[in-house]
Amino acid sequence: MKKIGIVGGTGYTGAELLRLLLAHPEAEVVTITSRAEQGREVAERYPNLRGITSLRFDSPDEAPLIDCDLVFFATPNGVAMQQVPSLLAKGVRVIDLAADFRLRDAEQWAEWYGQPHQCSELLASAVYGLPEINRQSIKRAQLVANPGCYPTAVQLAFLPLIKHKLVDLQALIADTKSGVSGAGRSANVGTLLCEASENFKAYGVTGHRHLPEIIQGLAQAGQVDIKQIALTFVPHLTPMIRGIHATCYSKLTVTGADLQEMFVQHYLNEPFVDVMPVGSHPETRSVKGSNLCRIAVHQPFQKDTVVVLSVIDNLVKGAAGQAVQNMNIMLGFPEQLGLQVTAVLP
Ligand SMILES: NC(=O)C1=CN([C@@H]2O[C@H](COP(=O)(O)OP(=O)(O)OC[C@H]3O[C@@H](n4cnc5c(N)ncnc54)[C@H](OP(=O)(O)O)[C@@H]3O)[C@@H](O)[C@H]2O)C=CC1
Ligand SMILES: CC(=O)N[C@@H](CCC(=O)OP(=O)(O)O)C(=O)O
Repeated sequence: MKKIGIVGGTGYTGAELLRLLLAHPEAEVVTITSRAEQGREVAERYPNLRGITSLRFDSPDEAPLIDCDLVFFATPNGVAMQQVPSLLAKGVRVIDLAADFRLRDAEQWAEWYGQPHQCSELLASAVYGLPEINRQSIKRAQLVANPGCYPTAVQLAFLPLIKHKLVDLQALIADTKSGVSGAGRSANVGTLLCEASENFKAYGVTGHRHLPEIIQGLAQAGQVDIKQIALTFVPHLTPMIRGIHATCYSKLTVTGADLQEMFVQHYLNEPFVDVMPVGSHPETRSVKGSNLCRIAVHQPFQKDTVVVLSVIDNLVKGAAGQAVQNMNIMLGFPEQLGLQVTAVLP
């Protein structure tokens, strides 16, 4: 059994991590933190865990994090970077679900996240935790930056097209929709029932912080400079609790390619990417609670526009599930261990 710590256990991603890890046969959660709820029983906060765990929330300052083999940070941006250097120095491996270590450029990070980076020296060795592109580096990593939810759905949609150099990198569009749990559990007017239900809106059109993250990943996949990628990324808030739907468009630069076969081959050995049959329209509910990304590729009227539909559960493949997938890879467990959860319908 490996000893696991979770910092930020009262948020949606922390709770989802705990749900998955309590069912994991090789991981034992030895500490889970909350400043607001320290001392309180976890099962009191999360009634679905009653009878399954006797853990209580620890204060992040007193939690035995240095006794852990691996610690997850499920905290707001800017928190993990204050504690990660000392944990790494003690040999504790870390997976950060926030964005602290996702961008390689500290100046760019400061610009998008509105605060200076406090340990920019770690950015070069942090591994971006999208297993479908970085599996080998994740195995050896001490510090993994778990991708954002939109970046996961969008990169998995564009990756095969970009790796095979089939599309115009200057004409990428990602039209994305997220459920409200993507905004976290903290009180916020925009996520109140009366504001978010029976409503649908775009936000961040002139620049969302996931834009540089997606561009960085796509540039790596295409082995090009980030300046060669032009992406229009428009997120929307949609009145559901979980789920991301990304509709990704580009212009084909070649004719006659069998896109369906290319996607199938590209993801053939990926346990958590399901390429659906020709003509499919993946639904967010088909991945709810599971670590899957379901993808369908379309070429309407066989013209030069390609449309890729990609769905994930923002809290699972978009956060906690992907983090457990990364943990499995880092600790040498089978990648699907503890993650063979089927989506819940309806
Ligand atoms: N929600 C989603 O779909 C996704 C979220 N993420 C990222 O994952 C991270 C967590 O998200 P989410 O669970 O939604 O966030 P929440 O806002 O729901 O939860 C944040 C958690 O962090 C704790 N926390 C806050 N400040 C501190 C601090 N200074 N020190 C220690 N603990 C702190 C909070 O508990 P307390 O205040 O009691 O200590 C709480 O448990 C964020 O960075 C988010 O951007 C990534 C992908 C998807
Ligand atoms: C619906 C909603 O508000 N979603 C969040 C994205 C959640 C996420 O993945 O954010 P991090 O990059 O911070 O980890 C947003 O747009 O800010």
